[in-house]
Amino acid sequence: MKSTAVDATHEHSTERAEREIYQQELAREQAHVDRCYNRLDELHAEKQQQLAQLRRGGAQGSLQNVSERDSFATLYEDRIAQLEAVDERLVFGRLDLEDGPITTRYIGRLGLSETDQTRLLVDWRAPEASSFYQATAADPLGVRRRRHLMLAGRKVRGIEDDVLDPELLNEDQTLQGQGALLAALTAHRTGQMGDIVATIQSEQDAIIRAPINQALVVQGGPGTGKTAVALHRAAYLLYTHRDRLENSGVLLIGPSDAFLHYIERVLPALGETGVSLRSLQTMLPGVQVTAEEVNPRARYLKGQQFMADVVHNAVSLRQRRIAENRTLRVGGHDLTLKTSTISKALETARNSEKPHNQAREVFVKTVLRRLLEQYQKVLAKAMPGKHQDEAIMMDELRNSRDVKVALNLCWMPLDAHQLISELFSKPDYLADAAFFLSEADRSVLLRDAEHGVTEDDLPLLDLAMDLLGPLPVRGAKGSNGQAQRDLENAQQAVENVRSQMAEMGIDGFLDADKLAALNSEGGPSLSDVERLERERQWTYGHIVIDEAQELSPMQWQFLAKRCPVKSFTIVGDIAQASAPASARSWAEAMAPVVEDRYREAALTVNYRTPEQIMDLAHSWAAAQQLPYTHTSAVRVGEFAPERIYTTAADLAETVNELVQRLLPEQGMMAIIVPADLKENLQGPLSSSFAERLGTGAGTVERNLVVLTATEAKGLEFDVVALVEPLRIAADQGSGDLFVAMTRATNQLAVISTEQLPQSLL
Ligand SMILES: Nc1ncnc2c1ncn2[C@@H]1O[C@H](COP(=O)(O)OP(=O)(O)OP(=O)(O)O)[C@@H](O)[C@H]1O
Repeated sequence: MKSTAVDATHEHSTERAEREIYQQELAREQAHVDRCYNRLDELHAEKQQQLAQLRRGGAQGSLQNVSERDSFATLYEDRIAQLEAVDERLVFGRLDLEDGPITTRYIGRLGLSETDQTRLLVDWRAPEASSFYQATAADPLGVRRRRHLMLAGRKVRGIEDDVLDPELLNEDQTLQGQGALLAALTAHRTGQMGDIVATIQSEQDAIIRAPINQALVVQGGPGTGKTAVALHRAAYLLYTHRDRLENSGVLLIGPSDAFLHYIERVLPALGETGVSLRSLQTMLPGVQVTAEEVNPRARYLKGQQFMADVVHNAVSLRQRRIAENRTLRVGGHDLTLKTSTISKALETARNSEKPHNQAREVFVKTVLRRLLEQYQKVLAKAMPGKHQDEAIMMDELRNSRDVKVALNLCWMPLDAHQLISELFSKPDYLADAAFFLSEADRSVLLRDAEHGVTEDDLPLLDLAMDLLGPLPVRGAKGSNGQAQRDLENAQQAVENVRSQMAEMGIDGFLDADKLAALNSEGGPSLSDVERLERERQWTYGHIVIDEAQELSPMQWQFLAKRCPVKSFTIVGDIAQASAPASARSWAEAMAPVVEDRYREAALTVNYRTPEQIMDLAHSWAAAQQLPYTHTSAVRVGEFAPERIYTTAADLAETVNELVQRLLPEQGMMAIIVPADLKENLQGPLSSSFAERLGTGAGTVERNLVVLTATEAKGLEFDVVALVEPLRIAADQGSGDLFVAMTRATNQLAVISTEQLPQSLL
């Protein structure tokens, strides 16, 4: 008895001592964190003051005009927003290093120094921070202790240590906790992705910091952090290669606008605003996707590389020979337009290698020159000795109706929309351009002339725009000169802004969107057509592509053109590919982009889905013989997956009851359904959970959503209810059901009116 009492007392005093040490450490860390926030506040105030001064029209360097001042104001505002965005969890790590001049280093969202240059905080992307993510007990890289600081607001709420030097284990100040990673993984989901900067794992870090000069393919199964890694890599590249990327920018391509909305807060929270987030749908300036390609075979065909030949043929077919000589009436005389003249002019124009609309000028000039020679001879014969004015004769030729008609019949100026619309609405034209396709395939491609533009049309339209070139503008001579001068002025304005940025203490970043805005608003105005064309021709310094397994060869070509230096980060899971024209291997996908010059890296650990749910998903995938990527779950969850049987008549009621029971107070729940059940289930749910129900992936701010499996791709939820899984698999494919199962971070329930197969039990 006595000894137990002594033990208990001892335990109490040890606990008390530990608590005290913990409190002391918290206070020490708080002091450093306070210094960092004070410095952040100072910088914020400084920028606001500079902005106010600028707005008052203060003398700032040699700002030339109002529009340049506005451009600077925007950059200051961006910098202020950037400083505000990093406020949350500004500091998250500390490294204690082996003896050296600096033994402690704090890691945070951005680098901060006191005015006397004392370093307060190291940017997580700086080389000095890399050991925070890479050091292990086996290879400590000079790190004795890695400390995670957990902040709530500006207060340090938790500390946790990874000790890499065994000597430190005996020191009192070493603190073990729940695990920063586990805490991050089990946190409630908000409907928008958060950053993982405090807990990046070493296989992820190696990808994030990989060299820029390559096409890097990151293959990983569900929940392995592909999206997170892609975003952090974009931020890392901008930080490390700012000089190189500043002139061109970084583009991130996501599968849909809903997905972009889901990830849009991550980069600002990492202090980066210089990345354009786009879906392919919005990549062609001035072109809106207004229709969907419903036929999977049409989607497949439009994605194949041979469609490039079809578009080339469609253009060539609009450069026509004539079958026989034609008589043309000019100035009251008959001239003969010979078949050979047209054939030779076609050849000369094509050899100019200019786009169709520009090569047309070569064609027209060549034909007119020939006709002029003939006209001179005819006039000399008809009116011997009379002076012939070449300029007047040329005008007569140009203005002759017969000549105009003949030239246009052979080589008409063309617009890309018109070309693509005619290609798919005129059976004979399509038959000629796509002669190598079967009649059945061609009939799948045919549609009304009024049909809207689909996403699968975009690469074809883009290619048509390249092959055709801009349409000539009326009175082009004068306006072209002006446009060129405008362009030069606009470029000069951008250069002025750029060169003064450093001088004025703005480390902002000009990306494609901002440059376009500067050109159209700040700089002298370009015409709309020219501006859109410049935007279309924009090339990026680096492109990050998420869910890349879905892209077709034509889409790859479209993107490859936008990064001539071939610097790509490509993330996806080739086994999840479900689009009709997507590739079956990375080698196949990469062929039109870089042939075999790409590097493949793998992510293997699932950070999202608990083990019990992954086991079920794997069991389904194996039974369906899906080519899935096996991942090991990093944690075991609290709940086993549930199965609930019901009848068609009771389905809505059963779903309602489940939501009643599982809808988390905080966090997100998704009901994933076959497309045709969506409306049926939404009705009853909205009467019971009106305030909390969102529809479609665009409304993931609400904490209950009803989605199809396709809409749920790339997203994640605390609780997922899969309604009629066998119908989802039948309608959308077994692969999509597998992906839908892996969306849950905590709980999964399956509701079915049919007996479930063994693989789902
Ligand atoms: N190192 C990490 N620390 C904390 N959370 C992480 C880490 N890595 C990944 N996660 C979390 O795991 C979840 C899955 O990550 P992400 O969405 O990037 O995976 P994914 O591979 O793109 O998934 P999928 O292909 O299934 O959509 C996210 O909530 C992400 O924040």
